[in-house]
Amino acid sequence: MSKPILTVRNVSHRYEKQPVLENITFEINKGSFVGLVGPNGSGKTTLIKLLLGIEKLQRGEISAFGQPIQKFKNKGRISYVSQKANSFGRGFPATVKEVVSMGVMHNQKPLLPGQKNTLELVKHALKQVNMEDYLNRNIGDLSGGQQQRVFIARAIANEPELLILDEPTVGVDSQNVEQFYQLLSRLNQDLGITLVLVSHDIGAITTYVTDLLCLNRTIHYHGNPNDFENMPDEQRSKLYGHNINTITHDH
Ligand SMILES: Nc1ncnc2c1ncn2[C@@H]1O[C@H](COP(=O)(O)OP(=O)(O)OP(=O)(O)O)[C@@H](O)[C@H]1O
Repeated sequence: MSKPILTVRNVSHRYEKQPVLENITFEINKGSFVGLVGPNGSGKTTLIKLLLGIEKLQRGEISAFGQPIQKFKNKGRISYVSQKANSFGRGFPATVKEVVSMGVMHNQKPLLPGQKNTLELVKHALKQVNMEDYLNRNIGDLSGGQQQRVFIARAIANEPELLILDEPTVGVDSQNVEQFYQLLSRLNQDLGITLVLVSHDIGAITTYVTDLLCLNRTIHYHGNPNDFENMPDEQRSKLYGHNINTITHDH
C-alpha cells in the first residue's frame, strides 16, 4: 500500500458568505498522478491554495508529509506551477538559465561535497523537460509551450516530492498538449514525483492520470479514471457536476 503524502479531512471554505468548498475529504498517495477536474468556479484553485498553505484553512484538517499544513515547513518538498507561468512577452529580460536558477536557489540547502551545484541542477532539470539547448535563450522569445517546460524545469530543479500544476496547458497549442502530458507522465514514472494536475480537459487527462478527482464545491468522484470513462455520459455529467459534453470546448 502506498503512503498518503497529503491528507485532507472535512475541509470547508468560504469567501465572505459564499461557500466554495464543502466537506472535502481525500488522500494523495506517494507516486500517484492525480487529475483534479471541475467546471469554472468549482473551487479547484482554492483547494490548491489551501494545500500549499497560501490560503488560510478555515475548517477541517490538511496534513502534508504527516505534519499539519499550518506547521509544515515546505523546504522544497512541494512545488507549484501556476496558470500564468507561460505568459512572458517578447524581450522579457531573463534567460532560461536565470529563470530555472531561481527555482534552485529557492529553498536551497547548504551544498555538500559531491552535490550538484546550481548550474548542474539547472542543466539537469532542463534535460528532464528536453529544453537543455535553450539555456542561454531569452524566456520571452520562446513559445508558450516551451516557456511552460522551462517553468516545469524551475519547479523540479530542487527535486520536489510533490508537484502541483494549475491548468498548465492554457496557452499551449493542441499539438503540444499531448506531448506535454507525456512529459508529465515521465516525471511521475521515471523520477517518482507525485503529481496533481488541475485541468478542465477531462477527456485528455484520463489517459495519463492514475486518480481522478472531480470537484464542484464537493467531491463528486474520486477514483480510477478508466472506471469514470466507462460510465454512461449522463452519469459522468452528474459526477463531474456539469454537462460533460461541453467540457472539451471550454478552452
Ligand atoms: N479571493 C477570493 N475572494 C472572493 N471570492 C473568490 C476568491 N477566489 C475565488 N473566489 C470565488 O470562489 C469560487 C471558486 O473559485 P476558484 O478559483 O477556486 O475556482 P476554480 O475551479 O479554480 O475556477 P477556474 O476553473 O475558473 O479557475 C468562484 O466563484 C470565485 O469567484
